Amino acid sequence: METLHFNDIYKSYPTKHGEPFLVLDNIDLTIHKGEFCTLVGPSGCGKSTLLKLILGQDFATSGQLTIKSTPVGHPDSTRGVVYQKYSLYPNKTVLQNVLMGPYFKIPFWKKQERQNAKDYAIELLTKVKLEKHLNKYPHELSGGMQQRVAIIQALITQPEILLMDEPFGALDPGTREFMQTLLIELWEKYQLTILFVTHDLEEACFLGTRLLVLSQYYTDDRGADFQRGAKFVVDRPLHKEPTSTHIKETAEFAELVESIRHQGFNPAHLQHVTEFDLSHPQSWSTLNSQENNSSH
Ligand SMILES: Nc1ncnc2c1ncn2[C@@H]1O[C@H](COP(=O)(O)OP(=O)(O)OP(=O)(O)O)[C@@H](O)[C@H]1O
Repeated sequence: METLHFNDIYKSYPTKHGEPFLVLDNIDLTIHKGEFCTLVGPSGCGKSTLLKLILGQDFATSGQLTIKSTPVGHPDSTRGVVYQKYSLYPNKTVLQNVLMGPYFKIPFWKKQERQNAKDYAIELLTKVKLEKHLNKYPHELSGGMQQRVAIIQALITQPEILLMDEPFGALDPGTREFMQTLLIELWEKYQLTILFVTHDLEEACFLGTRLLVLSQYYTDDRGADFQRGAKFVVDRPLHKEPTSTHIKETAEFAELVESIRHQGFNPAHLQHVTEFDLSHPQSWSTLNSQENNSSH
């Protein structure tokens, strides 16, 4: 089932010098329910801009962006988000932080509904091993524990898509690996749809079922002096069975990470858009070639 759909999305920002600055250049993307998409790309390519459009914090210059066929509007519970830091309210306990979203929607006199939300919050917090810390404040928790609360805070409203912007970027390597396996467990158990931004190619290749590289470093048929924004230059399936972190130590995994390192990350080496790995069955190139074949 289609969850998120970008159709011919362009995003540019105004500049003081008149010419708008093009960031996202004709983005087409469909994400289906249950996909775990990891998104990487060179600094400044527009990853945060893309997330802001999905969240409804900013709007596309042109094109259509829909969630379950409904145009994206202002931020609401259809999208959950986890940032690297500062997702939690410092003066609220773990449980209070998680219940802020549900309690905002359930009036205080609907006691049974509030109780159900509380039970569900405790169930989720138990799943991430925080049942003994429900009444602690964020400053009493480690970085990994805080991020577990932030994930549950985003999950409790059962969003259509969970957006994660470098959520493990500030964690030490051991905690990071623990959080990676925990996230895969949550994704499987709750059949989540995730779009996960990271700067870490190893993390991207390990976590996802689908890898996306957004990049401004490519050429196409528009000529040398054409102003280009970023496109998805890589869109490929990832097979991450088994989910054990030992897979990261295999030669195949190292090869995969190494091959991605060359795709769209080097401004001195510009490939044509058609030379990249766009082998995912839902990538725009695959869909275009299917359309062309069926029209012959
Ligand atoms: N509000 C804005 N006004 C003007 N330009 C902006 C605005 N927001 C972002 N930009 C520019 O758009 C481009 C993309 O920025 P964005 O933050 O989306 O990139 P990013 O891929 O998330 O970068 P990083 O990996 O470094 O976090 C950058 O050149 C940035 O300077």
